[in-house]
Amino acid sequence: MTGTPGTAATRDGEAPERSPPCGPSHDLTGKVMLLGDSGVGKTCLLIRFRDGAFLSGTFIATVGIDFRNKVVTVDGVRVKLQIWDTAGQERFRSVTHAYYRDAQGKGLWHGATPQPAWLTEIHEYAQRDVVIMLLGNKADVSSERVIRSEDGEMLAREYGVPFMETSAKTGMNVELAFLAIAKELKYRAGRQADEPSFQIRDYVESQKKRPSCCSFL
Ligand SMILES: Nc1nc2c(ncn2[C@@H]2O[C@H](COP(=O)(O)OP(=O)(O)OP(=O)(O)O)[C@@H](O)[C@H]2O)c(=O)[nH]1
Repeated sequence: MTGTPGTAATRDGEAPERSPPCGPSHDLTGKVMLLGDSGVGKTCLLIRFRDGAFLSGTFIATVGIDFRNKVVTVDGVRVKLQIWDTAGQERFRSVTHAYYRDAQGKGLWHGATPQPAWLTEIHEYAQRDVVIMLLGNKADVSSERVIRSEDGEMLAREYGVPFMETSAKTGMNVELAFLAIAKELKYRAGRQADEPSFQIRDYVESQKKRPSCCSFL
């Protein structure tokens, strides 16, 4: 998937940023960034979530940064996720850093050994209260699933962030990853008096599926 560095306002096929006559299409907006090494599957995860499809075949690295919107409904609230897909290649790092500050949610998509370097970068460039989630992608391929569950769990515990294994190919946990961030953003945006507190790590733990559950897909 190719991208256009720095363009955020218009894209083919994206709804314009204006309310339809019957009212706004969403109640709140959150910006989410996908970070991780080149080739771990960030673009594929976004396409799986947004369009329900898997991009197989030739790998085309993202150039700079690209974005897609999707509105999800969590607990009756429509949350528009503006999801930024960043290039994993080192040479685009200065372009992507410029976008860190604006994002409320960050997904770290790993298909490689867990790299605390990405977490360090987030702490350096992002908002202090950013929501972070650590993901081990390509859970459908045991040989390519380089991030071992235990390593991912350990790193996630160390940084106090949720961890789960995903597969853009089978769709395993993809919806859950984005919905969990949407839920957290909705919770932060305005908690009702009678609403129980929301803990994203507990939520992810209670909902996530293990790779073994997809062995027949
Ligand atoms: N088997 C399998 N292959 C995947 C999965 N996700 C991505 N791939 C493959 O991995 C390759 C890289 O995927 P991309 O989504 O383009 O990777 P990326 O992280 O966006 O890479 P950059 O744009 O360079 O940062 C592609 O050939 C995909 O088909 C997955 O969950 N399972």
